[in-house]
Amino acid sequence: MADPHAYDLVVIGSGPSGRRAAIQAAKFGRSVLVIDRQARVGGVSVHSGTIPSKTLRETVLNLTGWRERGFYGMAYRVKTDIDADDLRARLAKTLDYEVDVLDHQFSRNGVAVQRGLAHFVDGHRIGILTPAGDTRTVSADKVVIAVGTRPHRPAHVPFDDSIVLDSDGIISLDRLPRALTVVGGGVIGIEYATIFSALDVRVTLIESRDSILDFVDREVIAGFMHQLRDHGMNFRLGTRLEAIRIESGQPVAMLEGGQRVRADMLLYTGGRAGATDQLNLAACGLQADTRGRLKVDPKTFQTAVPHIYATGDVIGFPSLASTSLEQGRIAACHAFQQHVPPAPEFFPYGIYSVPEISTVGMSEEDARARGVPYECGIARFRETSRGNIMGLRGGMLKLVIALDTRRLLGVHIMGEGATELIHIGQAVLNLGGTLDYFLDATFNYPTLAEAYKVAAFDAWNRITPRDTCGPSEPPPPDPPGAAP
Ligand SMILES: Cc1cc2nc3c(=O)[nH]c(=O)nc-3n(C[C@H](O)[C@H](O)[C@H](O)COP(=O)(O)OP(=O)(O)OC[C@H]3O[C@@H](n4cnc5c(N)ncnc54)[C@H](O)[C@@H]3O)c2cc1C
Ligand SMILES: NC(=O)c1ccc[n+]([C@@H]2O[C@H](COP(=O)([O-])OP(=O)(O)OC[C@H]3O[C@@H](n4cnc5c(N)ncnc54)[C@H](O)[C@@H]3O)[C@@H](O)[C@H]2O)c1
Repeated sequence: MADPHAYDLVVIGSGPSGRRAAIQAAKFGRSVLVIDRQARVGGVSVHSGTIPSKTLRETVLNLTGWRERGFYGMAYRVKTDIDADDLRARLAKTLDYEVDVLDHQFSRNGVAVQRGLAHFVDGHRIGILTPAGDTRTVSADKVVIAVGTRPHRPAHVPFDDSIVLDSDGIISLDRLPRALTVVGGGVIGIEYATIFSALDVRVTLIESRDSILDFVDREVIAGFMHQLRDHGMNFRLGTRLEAIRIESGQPVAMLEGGQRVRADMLLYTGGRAGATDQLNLAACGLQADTRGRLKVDPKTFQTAVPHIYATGDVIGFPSLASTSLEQGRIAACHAFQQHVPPAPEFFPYGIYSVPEISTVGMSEEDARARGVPYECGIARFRETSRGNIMGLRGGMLKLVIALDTRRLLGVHIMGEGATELIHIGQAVLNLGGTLDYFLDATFNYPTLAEAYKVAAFDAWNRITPRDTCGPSEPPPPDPPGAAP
């Protein structure tokens, strides 16, 4: 009789990359076991990362009436006195539903799930310490390590999950602060800082670099920071957090140079580390780097041990749920000798701050650094009828275009709907499209997507000599009553 503990694939971790690898392998008819130490499947993505933070954001935007303030003024609120219970109520419902969908996906695809902490016994055997305290061992032909990351908790930060928290703690707050210090201007820090600022919490953001979100076009970031400052957010850039003191029950951030920042709560988002420390990697011949991450072949996601793959945040950049899903699929396809087309060259980044930002392809700075002759076109959302109807005052879309070929090089959007709108640019970019696509295409009207056309005309006007007749000069409309 076949060994009931032997699987074609064992996946450690049920986050986006593990889940996708497991289901893809099951679709190939393989026997698959997913192991996760958490009580419920879904990983960091569902329980402490992507989904909770986006749910909190949506709740805050709805309850504060943020999207309507362009018309009704900054004092407008859908609900006065928003408290932590208001935020938590929607969170629990959303997460339950996500877990339910995943459980169903696993069961209908025949993927077995075992709760417990996994560790390698050798290259093909994995021990599982179950919540009951037993250890069982399973064996696998192939293994996917999809264990993700956890917040980096430096020793000098006195975390107490009450007034000094990391991004795991912030989602289960039992009260809202009046003032919040956020340490770290990466994506997590910026998202939470702006979400709390939208709640009218007084936020100070501390970042050791001179700027935030370095991978985003600088003009977009300048507009973004202007909006945040205008709403009262305070930035302390180019300065490191050295220590945190608790004074009268409040965290005081001590910065290099002697500055002090006092608040009711402090959120530390100074990076994350791979969750590989309990895997006993030495038993399978692997070693993680100093931040717990594993090295892989970027095309196949194989580690140095060819039948062991690693996917998702544990391999580092770009550390997105979106890219993790694809990595899991590619690893499963490679492991079971199925063809995988190469990944498209460009993938988008969505930053769910308030306002949101999304970007794909080259920024203006990238084009300049690579010596590519380029021109830009910019549209403000308020220039579109839809933006006007929605009462949008901020928001912009920027195209970066190659001067010699008119090829689209990059799209950068800040404002309402940015993370959805970016996919138009992504498609044109990956299909090798040019400025002319936007000039010639007909867009629904009124939409924010029209901003692509406005930005394209702006670029065309800059590129084209003044005496050329072209798309910036549409024919005059027919007079009323003219014959068709
Ligand atoms: C606050 C926050 C917001 C984010 N927002 C976004 C966003 O908006 N968009 C986006 O694309 N990405 C976002 N991300 C990133 C996204 O969550 C990650 O890229 C994604 O979750 C990584 O997936 P993964 O497959 O590596 O697994 P993870 O989701 O990291 O899950 C790993 C799982 O492995 C389990 N595990 C670990 N060790 C073991 C072990 N030894 N045995 C058994 N199980 C183990 C863990 O319990 C966990 O369930 C966000 C992240 C954070 C923290
Ligand atoms: N919308 C999204 O796609 C999304 C959202 C959240 C997180 N994520 C992913 O999660 C990952 C982790 O994000 P993160 O923001 O925790 O990490 P990060 O490494 O991107 O940013 C950490 C920031 O903290 C700063 N910092 C560290 N120590 C400091 C100190 N002592 N004083 C002042 N500043 C300090 C660093 O300079 C850095 O800018 C990212 O790679 C990101 O891709 C993605």
